[in-house]
Amino acid sequence: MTTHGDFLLEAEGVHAWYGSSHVLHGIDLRISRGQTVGLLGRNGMGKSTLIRTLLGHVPQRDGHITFFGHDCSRAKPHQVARMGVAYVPEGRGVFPNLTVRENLLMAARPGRDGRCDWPYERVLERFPRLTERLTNLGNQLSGGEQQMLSIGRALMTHPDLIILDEATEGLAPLIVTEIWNVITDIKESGIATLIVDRDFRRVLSHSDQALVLQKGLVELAGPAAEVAESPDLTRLLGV
Ligand SMILES: Nc1ncnc2c1ncn2[C@@H]1O[C@H](COP(=O)(O)OP(=O)(O)OP(=O)(O)O)[C@@H](O)[C@H]1O
Repeated sequence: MTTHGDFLLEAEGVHAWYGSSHVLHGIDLRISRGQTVGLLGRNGMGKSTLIRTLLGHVPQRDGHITFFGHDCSRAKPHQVARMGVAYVPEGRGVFPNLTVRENLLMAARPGRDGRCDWPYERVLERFPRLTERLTNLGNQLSGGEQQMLSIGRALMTHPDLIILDEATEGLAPLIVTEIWNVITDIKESGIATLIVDRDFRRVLSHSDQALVLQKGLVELAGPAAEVAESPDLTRLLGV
């Protein structure tokens, strides 16, 4: 596989299985530095599996995956994380028995090139609600606060790429809007994002590139504005 220096992530011919169930059938995906990529598709089409495969969480996989030109096709999740990839999982992944402060501080580490542009103070400034809740435990937070904390934790690892899987799921409209504002800020600070969200219009309006999965294959891909205009989009999303 040829690697091009400007790509942060290159995935080519990615397959994944759960036992005998073949879920991804050869997916290609490239993400450049600072780019926002939207990943769309109906329920069960393989979005979370693709993310989990890229992150090294699905052991039965095949294909080529590189981060910054380093082969991560067989990498373990902690090795992928060290490449500068942060994951905000569906269900949020905050530590329920640690305080907000502890959750944030234990995530903190400088970026791959020593970058430290999202220190604790800046994260608290961006999420004032967390500042008010610093001594509360993770499990005492509302869903929206947990989501902010999860994104705050991701920022404190100074990643080059943040992967957000259903970050707005089940949250009130005002909080959802706030999360999208945060996503805009993340993009403006030069961090690439891969976003899965049910609100395909918002995904497309926030993304540079988009791809739509259908049964573990990429059925539609390109600049988000073109994907948004595609006559196939509503059929593929079942809307
Ligand atoms: N841990 C697992 N074990 C077995 N099969 C799984 C597992 N996780 C997902 N699947 C199956 O893999 C297929 C793809 O699921 P996946 O969760 O990747 O889809 P998705 O596009 O993210 O959909 P959703 O929005 O519902 O999460 C589905 O048929 C699902 O039932």
